[in-house]
Formats: sequence, structure tokens, C-alpha cells
Amino acid sequence: MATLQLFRASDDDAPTTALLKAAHFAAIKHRNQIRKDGATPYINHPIGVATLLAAEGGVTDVAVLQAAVLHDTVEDTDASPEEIREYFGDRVADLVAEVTDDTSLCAADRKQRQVETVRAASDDAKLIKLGDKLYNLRDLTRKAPIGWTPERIQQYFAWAKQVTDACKHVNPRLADLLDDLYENGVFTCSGESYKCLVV
Ligand SMILES: Nc1nc2c(ncn2[C@@H]2O[C@H](COP(=O)(O)OP(=O)(O)O)[C@@H](OP(=O)(O)OP(=O)(O)O)[C@H]2O)c(=O)[nH]1
Ligand SMILES: [Mn+2]
Repeated sequence: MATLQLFRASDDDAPTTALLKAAHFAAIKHRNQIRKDGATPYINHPIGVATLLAAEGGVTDVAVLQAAVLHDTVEDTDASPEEIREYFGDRVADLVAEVTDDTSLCAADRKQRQVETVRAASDDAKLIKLGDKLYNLRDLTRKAPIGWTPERIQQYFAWAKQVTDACKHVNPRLADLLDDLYENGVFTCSGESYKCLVV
């Protein structure tokens, strides 16, 4: 099969072109992945995170929106940090690196590390973290990932709050949306409804 075409960003790109190139790159990299609900294409998530940042967070910085679209490519696909740098330049590559977990760590250490390191992250990386967590929490209230228990969902809410509490000062609008979810969020698991218990 012929290699799928990837478009390299250029300094002359219009903002729309720059963002589309990133979305296309992410779509190709995530093309064989589905979300843990067992049905949704994975790419819906990174495109959704960028859309949420723009539509609800008022973010207009194209490099941040590009990094949002690309935020899970290094962590979850065969994309390398060097490839992101080559195709999208230093600023986007540095942002993606900032929001990429070290997958050599076990899941529990990775989660702990994220809470510890996010405090020192740049404001733009914190913005992407807010969008990522808000999208994932909304996704949990939409449909539980296959095999997740109510306790595991509650744990994700509690952990996400630790991360977003360290980031919320960078965007009060997103912070309010997250607070509302922590206060009033409801999710369904195996046909039962549960209230989010994060305080
Ligand atoms: N809510 C939800 N999440 C799903 C689904 N499918 C995949 N995910 C991804 O799973 C991750 C959360 O699952 P965990 O079990 O806590 O994390 P892990 O896979 O990295 O161990 C998120 O990764 P992430 O984006 O890298 O973010 P995060 O782990 O930093 O939160 C999220 O994007 C789904 O159907 N619903
Ligand atoms: Mn993500």
C-alpha cells in the first residue's frame, strides 16, 4: 500500500492551513485506533480537544490548537517527537512534548508524575491539559469505557481534578466548566446512574 501523504507546515501557511495540516497528520497517525468505549474513532478526541479550546475556551493561538490536535500522537501512535518537530516546528513540538506522559512508567506512576509535573508546565501546556481533561470527563459522562467500574470512573474524576486545579488559573472559562462537572457530573455504568463524588 502506498504511504499516506503527510503535509509539512510552513511559516507561510495561513492559520487555517496550519491547523488542517495538524488535523490531517493526527488523523493519519490515529487512523487504526478507537476510543475505549469500543466504538468511537480515536481522532474524535484530539479534534474535540482543539475544538473545545477554541469554541469554549476562546483560544485563538494556532500553535496551541495544532498542539492540541497532536497532543496524543507521540504518546499513543508511532509518531516521534522528531517527526512532530520536522513537520510542525519547535513551538508545537515543545508543547506536545510537555503534554506527553512517559509511557515507560507504569500507569499509577504515570498518573502521579502528571500531577507533579503539570505545576511547572507552561501556560499553553496547561491550557491543553484543561481541554484534554474536560473532554475526557465529558466523555465519561457520555459513555463509560468498556470494563471500567464506577470506582475507576470516580478515581479518574478525582485524579483529573488534581491536574486541573494546578492549571485552571490559565483559563477561567474552562475552569468554570470543569467546576460545574465536578459538582454536578453524572455518569452511567452498567445501566446505573452515579453522581460524581469529587469535592
Ligand atoms: N473518557 C474516556 N477516555 C478514553 C476513552 N478512550 C480512550 N481514552 C483515553 O484513556 C485515557 C484515560 O484512561 P486511563 O486508564 O486513566 O489512562 P491510561 O490509558 O493512560 O492508563 C485518556 O488518555 P489521555 O488523553 O492521554 O489523557 P490522560 O490519561 O492524561 O487523562 C483518554 O483520552 C474513552 O472512551 N473515554
Ligand atoms: Mn488526550
